[in-house]
Amino acid sequence: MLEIRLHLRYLFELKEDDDACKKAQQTGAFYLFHNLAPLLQKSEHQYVAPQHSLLELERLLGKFGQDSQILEDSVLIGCSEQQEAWFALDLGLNSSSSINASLQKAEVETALQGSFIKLTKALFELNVKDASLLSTAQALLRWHDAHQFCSRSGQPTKKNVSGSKRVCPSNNIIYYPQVAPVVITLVSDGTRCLLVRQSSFPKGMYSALAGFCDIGESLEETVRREIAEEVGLEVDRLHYSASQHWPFPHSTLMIACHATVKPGQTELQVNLRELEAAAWFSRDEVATVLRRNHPSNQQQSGAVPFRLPPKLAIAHQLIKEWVEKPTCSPLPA
Ligand SMILES: NC(=O)c1ccc[n+]([C@@H]2O[C@H](COP(=O)([O-])OP(=O)(O)OC[C@H]3O[C@@H](n4cnc5c(N)ncnc54)[C@H](O)[C@@H]3O)[C@@H](O)[C@H]2O)c1
Ligand SMILES: [Mg+2]
Repeated sequence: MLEIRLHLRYLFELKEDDDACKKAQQTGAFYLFHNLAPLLQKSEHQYVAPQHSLLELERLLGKFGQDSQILEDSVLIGCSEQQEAWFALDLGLNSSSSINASLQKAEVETALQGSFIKLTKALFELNVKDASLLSTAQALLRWHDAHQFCSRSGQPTKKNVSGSKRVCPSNNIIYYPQVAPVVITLVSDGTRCLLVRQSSFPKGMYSALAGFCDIGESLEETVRREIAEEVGLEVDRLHYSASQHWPFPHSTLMIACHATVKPGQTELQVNLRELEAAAWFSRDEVATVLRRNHPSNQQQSGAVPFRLPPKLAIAHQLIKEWVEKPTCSPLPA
């Protein structure tokens, strides 16, 4: 317990103190990206994210005739319980501190014996720790790339060493990385749950209902509005389940809830501008698909009526929770 507290304190110090963070880079580990795609190596059926030391990076940059100024673009993404700091660096983006410093993708891939692969493609083939670190890293790198100028003065902003903020030197406005809150709700009428699909989903996949919070809304208001907007139902009861950082389409905080509607009020009015389809599914139907979703059962014969989101997605956890704990008592909304 004490160790956990210590490493979180250490992380806080690195975010705030530029000198401490620079020192941590000397012994830290770096994850590399190229235009927001992480460097990965294939190992059996999984992708692995290799780590590199500062020395290895300096050698790599030297090999390609680059100075080490690009290292100033690296961002702190976490640290181990043993206080080894982890950083991410994008070798393909041209930030203000590294004009013309971007490296050729194919040459770096050969030198590092890996490939830069889009996170949308690789996320579900990573272990939980790498998936979480790379999602954080991509979100932070993307935010820095998109916030290089002050929106008030138009002047270049300067990142601190850890990348926890950017400051405009001309007016001292501080910019912090943005997260967009999204609620994701599994609606139930007591015996069935509501699953929906958007045309952008992979073929056959159904998920829980999601929507961005509007400015000024509480989570409860967002849940009520999204459910009314997308399927025309009125929420009776609602309770919080869990949350997850989600990197697509950019940095969102998914806040997962269970909601119930009254048994007599289940007629769907599907908003076809938002959704391609929405339907009620029984617990048995969902349980069967969940079992089939498991990689070890995918060879099983028999048609699967629909698919559910992968295990890593909070939508999957929410659906699994509903199947396994049907009678958890909801709180009034
Ligand atoms: N991790 C999971 O299990 C899981 C499951 C489902 C959805 N999601 C994520 O939830 C998010 C929202 O779902 P949705 O598409 O149904 O939302 P939604 O119903 O709010 O519809 C999306 C629309 O909202 C608007 N919008 C408002 N604020 C926005 C903002 N800050 N950023 C982008 N668009 C904004 C845009 O017009 C956009 O087209 C998506 O990013 C999706 O990737 C995650
Ligand atoms: Mg939606």
